[in-house]
Amino acid sequence: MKTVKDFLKMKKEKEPIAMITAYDYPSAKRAEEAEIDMILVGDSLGMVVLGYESTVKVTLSDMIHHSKAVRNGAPDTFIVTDMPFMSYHISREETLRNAAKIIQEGLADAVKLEGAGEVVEMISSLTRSGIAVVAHLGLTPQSVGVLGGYKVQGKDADSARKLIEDAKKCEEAGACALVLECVPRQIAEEISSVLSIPTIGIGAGSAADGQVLVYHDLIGYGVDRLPKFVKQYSHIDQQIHQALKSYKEEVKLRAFPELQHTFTMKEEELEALYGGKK
Ligand SMILES: Nc1nc(=O)c2c([nH]1)NC[C@@H]1CN(c3ccc(C(=O)N[C@@H](CCC(=O)O)C(=O)O)cc3)CN21
Ligand SMILES: CC(C)C(=O)C(=O)O
Ligand SMILES: [Mg+2]
Repeated sequence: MKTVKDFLKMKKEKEPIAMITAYDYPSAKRAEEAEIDMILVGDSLGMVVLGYESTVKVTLSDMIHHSKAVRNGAPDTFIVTDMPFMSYHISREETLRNAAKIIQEGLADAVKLEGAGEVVEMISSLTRSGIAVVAHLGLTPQSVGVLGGYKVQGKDADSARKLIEDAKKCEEAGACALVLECVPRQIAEEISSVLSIPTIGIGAGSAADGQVLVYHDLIGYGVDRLPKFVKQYSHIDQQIHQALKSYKEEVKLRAFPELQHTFTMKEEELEALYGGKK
């Protein structure tokens, strides 16, 4: 399994890191099979697989539940699991306890936390306790309430300067990587060049040290609205729709099941059963 050391080496050697989200056993299997470098069990699962309108309803037990399934599908891939809304803010103790559960029960290799400010101290506590931490700056969806929507962050000089300073603080606190979501590509490029740890971009341009996308977005599975930064590599929904329509039609026509899908009892057993009465 690739680990934090390998990701640092990849950055040094300018080999981009390919990361995708996965939320269950089959998606994790496909990701590992494709030799994806790193899997994110993102709290986006709240929106993508649970149907919530934001990530704030996602709980710690949701994250652990999905993380376990992903580990079963990807035993040899580095797994990062999101700490959910408000699970790393109340106190240092609670943050450590919650992260420990994600590692011990969810079987993740690292946790991811959104934001800087107070969160920087949590990154530091976790790292000093031996838990690998990925930081996440720019558009931080758990703060949608204060950001007022899913908008690009760091577009003006002041907010970009703050973003660059926050990125340095996350590295100093011990983060092993940094996700940059929805930031101008020039700022992602600057942050990637001033940090030693790898940056993983989503809507942050090609200069980041790696890229991450949501699994369902990239295969076109069950999502109706796509952010601008998504490239769809397939449209699986069309195939699913066709398959379900065909199944339904064939049931209505009694065209399914065919003999090959059924089990048949021997004639003599039927004879014994009914004794010629049928
Ligand atoms: N399916 C899915 N994909 C994601 O990438 C994703 C989620 N869900 N849920 C959690 C967060 C929320 N994310 C989002 C959601 C919407 C936009 C969006 O619509 N952005 C506008 C940009 C608006 C602007 O210009 O400021 C866009 O048009 O892309 C961006 C990120 C990223 N994450
Ligand atoms: C969009 C990525 C970075 C994420 O945090 C998630 O999938 O939850
Ligand atoms: Mg997330």
